[in-house]
Amino acid sequence: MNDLTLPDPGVEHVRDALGDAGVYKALLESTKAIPWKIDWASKRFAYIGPQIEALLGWPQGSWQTVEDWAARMHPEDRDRVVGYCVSQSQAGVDHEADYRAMTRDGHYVWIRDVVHVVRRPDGEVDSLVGFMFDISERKKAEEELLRLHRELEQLSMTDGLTGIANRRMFDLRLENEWGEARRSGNPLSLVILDIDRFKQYNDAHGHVAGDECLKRIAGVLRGLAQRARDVVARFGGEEFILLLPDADEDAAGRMAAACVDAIADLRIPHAGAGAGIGGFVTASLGVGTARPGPDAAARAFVAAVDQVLYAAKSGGRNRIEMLEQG
Ligand SMILES: Nc1nc2c(ncn2[C@@H]2O[C@H](COP(=O)(O)OP(=O)(O)OP(=O)(O)O)[C@@H](O)[C@H]2O)c(=O)[nH]1
Repeated sequence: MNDLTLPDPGVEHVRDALGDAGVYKALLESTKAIPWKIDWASKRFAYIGPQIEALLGWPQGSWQTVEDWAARMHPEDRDRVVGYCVSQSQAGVDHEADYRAMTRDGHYVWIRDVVHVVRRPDGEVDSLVGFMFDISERKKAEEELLRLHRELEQLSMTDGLTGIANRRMFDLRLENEWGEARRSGNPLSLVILDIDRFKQYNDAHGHVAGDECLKRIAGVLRGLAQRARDVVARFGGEEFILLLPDADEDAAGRMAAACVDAIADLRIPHAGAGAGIGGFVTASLGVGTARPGPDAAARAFVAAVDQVLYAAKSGGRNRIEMLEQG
């Protein structure tokens, strides 16, 4: 048997029940989605569900033409949405668009308009029919998700204890500035700073005081490196790094000296063994300036400045060592 069409008793049953157009109308007007129809030739609303008034405040009868629809759209969305919907409709393509519709009292509601293009038998567009959905709640959830995402991104770039940039952020910014220095030929400097005898500080004052000391030092360093592209990062436990774009040897040396002075001004007592002069917290610093050529690697430069810091430590601490130019 070739004819696989089966009789469907259910269809007749449904037609009987909904035979009256009024039933369809009642159904359409009881949904949360708002139905509408626009006559394409005149660009006038042939119909819009009365629910529109509850949602936006504009009475059903005030929706006369597509101009009313466009005028009640957020100005930032208007050109994009109207342009898109007109071009899709002209091409006879079903489509949907999200936009902010203005309420009668001047607020905005996020709407998703889902549009079906009805064509005549000759293929010409006859009308548009669609539903408007209130998607404010969904948009609010999306925006909240975006905010959380940004916050997470921020957290993943920040040192949890001190609030300054972390190593990851430093690495990204260094890569960026290294490329910039290579292009521009401008110098780029680093200051690496390591607190002296910090193990003994913790031993003498406790870990909580140690944390507080790190926070205070991070605070003064951040206050010193103020130019827009400067980066102050926590490089390791008690090690900080300053990335100073467009700073030559003199500028970097002055910055390092300012760091030493600012830490001395904090006058944080250090009761541990081997503490610096006067029994206050001090630091050792390595400073370097690079003018990167085409083959120079940022990583090697950081390692070289770290070596200079090591020399400052082995030279007695509480001092600044500068990288030799070569
Ligand atoms: N309180 C506190 N201590 C930390 C933190 N991170 C690292 N440290 C401590 O910093 C100390 C670093 O010790 P070392 O690397 O031996 O260096 P140092 O004692 O500062 O000695 P020098 O650098 O040679 O002067 C260790 O005792 C770590 O426990 C932190 O977040 N909080």
